[in-house]
Amino acid sequence: MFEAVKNSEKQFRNLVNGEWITSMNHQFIDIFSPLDQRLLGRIPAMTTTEVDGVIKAAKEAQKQWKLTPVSERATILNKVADLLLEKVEEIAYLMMLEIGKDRKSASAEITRTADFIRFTADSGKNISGESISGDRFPGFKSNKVSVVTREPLGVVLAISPFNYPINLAASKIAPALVIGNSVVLKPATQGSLSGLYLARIFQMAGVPAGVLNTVTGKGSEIGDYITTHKGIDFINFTGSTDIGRHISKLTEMVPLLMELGGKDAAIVLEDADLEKTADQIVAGAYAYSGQRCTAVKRIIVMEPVADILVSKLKEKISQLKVGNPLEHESLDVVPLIDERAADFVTELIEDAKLKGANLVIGGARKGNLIEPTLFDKVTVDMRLAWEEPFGPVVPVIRVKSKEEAIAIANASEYGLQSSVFTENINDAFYIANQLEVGTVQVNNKTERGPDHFPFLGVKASGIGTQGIRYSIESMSRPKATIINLQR
Ligand SMILES: NC(=O)C1=CN([C@@H]2O[C@H](COP(=O)(O)OP(=O)(O)OC[C@H]3O[C@@H](n4cnc5c(N)ncnc54)[C@H](OP(=O)(O)O)[C@@H]3O)[C@@H](O)[C@H]2O)C=CC1
Ligand SMILES: O=C(O)[C@H](O)COP(=O)(O)O
Repeated sequence: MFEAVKNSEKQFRNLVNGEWITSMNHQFIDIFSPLDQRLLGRIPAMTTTEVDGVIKAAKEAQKQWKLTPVSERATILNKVADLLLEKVEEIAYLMMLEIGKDRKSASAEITRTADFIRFTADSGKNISGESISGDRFPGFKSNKVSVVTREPLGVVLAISPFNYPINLAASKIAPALVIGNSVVLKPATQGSLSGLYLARIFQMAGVPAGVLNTVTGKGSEIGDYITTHKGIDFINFTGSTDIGRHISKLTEMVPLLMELGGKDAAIVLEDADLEKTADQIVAGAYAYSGQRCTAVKRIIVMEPVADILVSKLKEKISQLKVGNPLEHESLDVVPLIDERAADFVTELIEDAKLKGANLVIGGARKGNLIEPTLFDKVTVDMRLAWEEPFGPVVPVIRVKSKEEAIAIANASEYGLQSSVFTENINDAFYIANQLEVGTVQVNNKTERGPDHFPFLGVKASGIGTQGIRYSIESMSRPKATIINLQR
């Protein structure tokens, strides 16, 4: 099935107008495994001329695709879900090699994606317009009726990050397609191989030529060209805040849906069930080494219960499974995506040590593998209090009141999610109502799913809302046709 995607020299190809094409100018980028540095493949560094061809194909194909009945589009998506499940082991193995995710988590990502796609197919069939009578507004009568339908936007540019190369690509592609857009997928360079396999699955399921296309190449080289291309009608981006800001400064009059960085806080009150809270925090903070936008990235705890919480956290962190996914099927903490990422986490650890934080556990590094690390008594002058490590290191910040917890939580530039742990629903709502975030989790770790819930970040964490129905609505617009009856 995947033979079309690459040749025997491990040269991968891009899906353009239904064909798998190699690099025109023979420029390739080598993709190495973060686990053992083996060469996994070589992806085309596409030229601007090639990008023009891709967008032209997408524009042309969309004209017919939007006329294809929704039920047919949904049938194709359901087939994508079937094929994903058929190929789960092969794709999970590739993901493990390419982004270092343990196989159990990679398989779970694929299964979740299949569920996401099926739900999207159903939701697409149930998106409906409305008819509005004019007489609701003063001065108008019921002979004026607005028939409102939902129209696709055209060509959607989907830019995905490395950490969920299947799910965060498919969760852009499927909602875009079901409502009648065509898509150009630009996967993260480290993650492209998985992204290209995914595109092959959409093609095998029957997505017509040109309706889904791929562009590979370094974002720093072709990113500006593609995001400012006149043929792009919508950009759906997930990645770091820096790149998101850069894109939003460059683009003009193109709607954006952006899911960016985060510094999700777990706020722990005196009356919280500390055993359960510690379980949730540890699972939320360290899974996939904290390389998740929704990872718990700081713990803000009331002073009187801080000692007990920290000792429970320490005990649970010491039980995490740490290692190389090549050797273990299921792990919590794995090597980070590359050396630069590990260097950045090390800098934050060193800064916290230098400024006097208490190292509770961890701190050691072997190559890109950083032990799960917890610092207590982190203060607001430390980088770890504010910066997103995208790695397995978490600060505990002790506070004296709910107001102080809220102030510190809101002082972050980010606003993705927060958790509040308490047995008192009034306190939970008191705090939740004041937190400047997209979602507040009460007595649960921060997390994206279930995927039909709205998922959004405020402040530097994003623009717009994802979540199955929300994504479909974001990538479509109302179209009003007004009937003016004579009587
Ligand atoms: N809020 C959310 O839902 C999520 C947010 N994230 C955030 O993503 C970050 C980690 O992911 P990571 O992949 O490292 O993020 P990056 O921002 O480095 O990259 C994201 C994507 O943007 C591309 N890109 C880079 N430069 C440009 C450019 N100038 N124009 C257009 N595209 C460009 C990258 O391509 P290339 O790889 O070729 O550079 C990649 O496809 C973290 O900050 C994390 O919080 C991650 C997941 C979910
Ligand atoms: O990329 C991410 O970090 C995801 O959006 C988080 O998803 P999760 O909360 O399901 O891990």
